[in-house]
Amino acid sequence: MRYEIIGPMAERFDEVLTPEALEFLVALDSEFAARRVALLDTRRARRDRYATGQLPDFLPETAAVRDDPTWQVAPPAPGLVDRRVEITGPPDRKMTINALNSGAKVWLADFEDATAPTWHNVINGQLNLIDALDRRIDFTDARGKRYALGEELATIVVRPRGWHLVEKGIVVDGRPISASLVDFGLYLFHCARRQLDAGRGPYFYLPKLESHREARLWNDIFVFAQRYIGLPQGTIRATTLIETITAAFEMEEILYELREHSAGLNAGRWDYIFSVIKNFGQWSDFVLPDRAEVTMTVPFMRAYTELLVRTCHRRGAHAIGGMAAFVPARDPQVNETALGKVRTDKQREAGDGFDGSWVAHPGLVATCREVFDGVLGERPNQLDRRRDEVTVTAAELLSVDKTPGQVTEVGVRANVAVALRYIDAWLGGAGAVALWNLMEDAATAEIARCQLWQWLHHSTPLAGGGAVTEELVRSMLAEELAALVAEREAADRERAEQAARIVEETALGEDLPSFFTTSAYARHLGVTREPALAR
Ligand SMILES: CC(=O)SCCNC(=O)CCNC(=O)[C@H](O)C(C)(C)COP(=O)(O)OP(=O)(O)OC[C@H]1O[C@@H](n2cnc3c(N)ncnc32)[C@H](O)[C@@H]1OP(=O)(O)O
Ligand SMILES: O=CC(=O)O
Ligand SMILES: [Mg+2]
Repeated sequence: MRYEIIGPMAERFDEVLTPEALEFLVALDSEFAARRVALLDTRRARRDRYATGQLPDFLPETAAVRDDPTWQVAPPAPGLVDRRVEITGPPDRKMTINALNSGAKVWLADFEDATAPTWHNVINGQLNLIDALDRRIDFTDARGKRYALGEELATIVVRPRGWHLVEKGIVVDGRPISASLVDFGLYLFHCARRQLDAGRGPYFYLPKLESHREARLWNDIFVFAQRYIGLPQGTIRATTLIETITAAFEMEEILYELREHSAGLNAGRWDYIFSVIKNFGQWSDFVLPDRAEVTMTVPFMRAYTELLVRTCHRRGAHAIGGMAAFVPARDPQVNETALGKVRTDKQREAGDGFDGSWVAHPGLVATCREVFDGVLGERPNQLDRRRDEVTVTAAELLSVDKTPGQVTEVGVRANVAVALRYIDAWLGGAGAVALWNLMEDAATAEIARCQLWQWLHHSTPLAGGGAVTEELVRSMLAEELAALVAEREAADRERAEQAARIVEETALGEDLPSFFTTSAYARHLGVTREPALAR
């Protein structure tokens, strides 16, 4: 097989893109690329079936796995026993240091929702991970502020990009390679031994899975990769995000497929909401109210998290909570409200049996820790807390029509503004931004543009009278674009206009595209050079 590096070779990229690491990526690609493509076809077919009115259910063919009470996942690995606070964020140099020093037990180094997958971000992220493990990442910024690793550091868990994405910077036999394999493979190749030497291991978060067959693919990749690199089987550990409605019906099966490598499940609430709209958005009983009303206590979200904790603890697996989107604000009053909301969210999770939860910002670590300390005390987790009394039916997982709330003009405008400003930031290379004191990332932006599509598709009535119409959304988009452009230097205006066109294409069209990121990446996050290395 022939590979080419299409992305430009910036300073020190050769330390990541070594011939041996690239051989490993080619080996992964040759073994698994076809299975990935087949699973993506299965995703499309499943969505087509839902478009005809079929709904998901627990799978009859895997009932034996669910009914067998005897199997358990592997015991927690070193560095993953106590996960009461996990901070997430992109692996840029400064944030890597800040996250590792934050006091959180785990840092989710994110190539998915929080990273705009520019070639620079992808390869620099890998370099930063290597440098962090070698303790040579310290630097001083342009203002003279010094960043240095402290003594006690969070355990690193890497989240590769999802199966839907490719990496244009590396092509194999003329095709762009799977982005998941690039992020997983480069990190494993360079950092597995470094992690083991430090007394931890190569750990991953698996995003956006839609079925247990996708988990099986990951498990087979782990087995292959451990053999290739010479690591004992079971060294890799992976926490799977349950962040699609279809995966919610296969939680047991996902744990089972990965059981030797599993480190539990996480409730990825934002992509979960996105997935519900994407799969069932054309049905009127699945129309959701304003995004702010879709809280974790509405019936369909509650059913999902209850089932997740029950499933995990029955199998000895960690259940990790999700992301409250509030980030600290400079205004003390706004900040107090945000911290209060995060506290309430974490209290619900800790009370329900979750073993830990996510925060988006170092300023939230203490709040999350205090809440979980209050419930866990000296115990590292609450795996012993079985939730066998919980029963969740398929109808409850799908009870979207029981979500209270309305669609308001304020909610429509918020989605227009968030989709526009997030996509604009993403095109500029930032995968997570704070907008109006909320953390916005790829998952929340997907909700924003899908809700617009859904409301338009159903001409949804507005709380104050009238309905969501194309004219209304277009006029809001024009106003929000004008406001954004007015803040801009001339050079950046074109980017804002590009973002507006992406909103139009992905929210205002006849069909609802599966992800805005796939086509936007293909067209706009350019790899700008001709092949740089070839063999
Ligand atoms: C749906 C999901 O998947 S959730 C998971 C994916 N999303 C994420 O991971 C988002 C993570 N969070 C972030 O990226 C950031 O918090 C943002 C973009 C939302 C806000 O960042 P900023 O605008 O820099 O916030 P702010 O100015 O308050 O930051 C203060 C300091 O904290 C640091 N910081 C903020 N968030 C983080 C983080 N998640 N990790 C590490 N450091 C962070 C900033 O770098 C800054 O450092 P400095 O004082 O040394 O300059
Ligand atoms: O990845 C997390 C989510 O909420 O989406
Ligand atoms: Mg997500």
